Amino acid sequence: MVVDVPAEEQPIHEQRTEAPSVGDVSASTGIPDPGEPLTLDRPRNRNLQSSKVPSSRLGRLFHYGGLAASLGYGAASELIRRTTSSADEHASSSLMLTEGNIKRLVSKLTQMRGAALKLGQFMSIQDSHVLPPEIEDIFRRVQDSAHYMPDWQMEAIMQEALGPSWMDNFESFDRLPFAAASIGQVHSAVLKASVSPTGSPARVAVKVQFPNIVNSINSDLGYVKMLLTAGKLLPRGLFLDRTIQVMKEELADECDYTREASFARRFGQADHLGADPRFKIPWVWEGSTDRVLVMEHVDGVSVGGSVIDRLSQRDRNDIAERIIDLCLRELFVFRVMQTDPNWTNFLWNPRTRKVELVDFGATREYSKEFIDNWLHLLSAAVAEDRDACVEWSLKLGYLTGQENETMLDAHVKSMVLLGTPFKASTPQPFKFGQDSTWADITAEIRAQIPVMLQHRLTPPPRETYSLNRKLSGAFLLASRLNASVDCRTLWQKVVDGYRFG
Ligand SMILES: Nc1ncnc2c1ncn2[C@@H]1O[C@H](COP(=O)(O)OP(=O)(O)OP(=O)(O)O)[C@@H](O)[C@H]1O
Repeated sequence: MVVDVPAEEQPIHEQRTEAPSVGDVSASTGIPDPGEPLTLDRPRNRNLQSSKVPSSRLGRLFHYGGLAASLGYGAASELIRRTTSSADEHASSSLMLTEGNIKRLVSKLTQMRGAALKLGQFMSIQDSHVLPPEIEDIFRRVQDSAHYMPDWQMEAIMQEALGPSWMDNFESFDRLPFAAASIGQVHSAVLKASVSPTGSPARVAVKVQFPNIVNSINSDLGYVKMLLTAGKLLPRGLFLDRTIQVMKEELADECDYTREASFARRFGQADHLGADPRFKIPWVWEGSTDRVLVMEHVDGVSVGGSVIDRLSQRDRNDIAERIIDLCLRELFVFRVMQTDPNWTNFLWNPRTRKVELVDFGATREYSKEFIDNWLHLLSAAVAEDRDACVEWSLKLGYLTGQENETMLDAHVKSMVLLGTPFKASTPQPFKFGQDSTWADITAEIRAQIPVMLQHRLTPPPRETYSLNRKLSGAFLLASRLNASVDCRTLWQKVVDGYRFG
């Protein structure tokens, strides 16, 4: 059975000709128009399409069931093709991973959104280059395409969240979203002066959550896991069960926009980033709900986008330094971290020269005890002290004490490599980007991963999933910016100011 594409599915560009280009912020930022709308330049939004999000349990089951059947059909056709073609007889790749099946999987995961799309994001950042290239390709393609709800579905959610006269709060509301993400879509609107926190009409970004996402997390992740394990697509040492469990918890948190609003407010306070002239945190409208989040609209462009390449080296160094510094302060000063390092969550505003931060849904708090231990471990890595690295890894639960020497070597080596930018002996400013020391280090860390996947006896501690994702994401961003950053000074500053216990 091949799954039908819903009748209401429609490429966004057909509608976009009518709609104002809300994504084009070149006028307000003064950045030259690179020839395409800036917002859509963000990687994940290249293929926005409108399609109904299946919200009933039966509807979702039908979609996944149809997908499994069509993948099976694809695998059977591939088997027939291979057995009739001698050249392919000894091909080692899984039968499930034919181009046709990959396309089916991408299209279905994109349409189901929610957990499925999040899994794609999570795995592609979390375990980059751990997964077989075909799987990485699937997740990359899922990330690069996104769907949005048809107008009637968005209207129903707005009515439920803000009441039937929800439009009374807005002077204008662009019914076509300018961004579609894993669990919601974002509209541009203007709040009326009477309800605006500024006392005058205010441009806002309105994030509207897809229907029934919260209830579908468990079953969706179960289906996705079934599809991945049925094809024996993933390495065993990935501890997929733990990964999925952590994702479930993270996703459940992210579906609560009230939680996101409270973290955004916290980051906006003076003792966090409110008084820091390098950053801008959008305010949150008090009428926001757990499913509809209304925030001040910020005008910057994604620091990973093509526009950034036109910035001076000095600006790129400066932006990367802010992001790495923020990462260290979130960990060792605030003990609260926004853990989604997606480029689209860091926006550079050349007019105000601030880094604008959006998406506090993936914010986590860490206990003092965990951060104490983690700082001990990272300090041991920076000092290249093997015994201390093992000791603190045991305390944190990274190791069980039963590991063989091969695993211990690979684990310590990867930690020491991660600490290289902060080492006293590393020449500063530290160069990220292509053909840099960092590129060599990344290659060396990657080389340790298959060893660890083979010999790892226990899944990494829960906290480290989000923490490592953010740290490696920050370094990746610095590489994307081709930046040089004095990481040692940043490190020294937080370590000197840290009080253990
Ligand atoms: N306040 C804002 N001003 C301008 N653009 C915004 C704002 N908030 C969000 N956006 C845009 O909408 C996109 C999606 O928002 P956000 O990342 O908060 O959603 P999400 O559902 O948490 O996405 P994901 O989990 O996939 O990162 C952002 O990457 C950004 O492009």
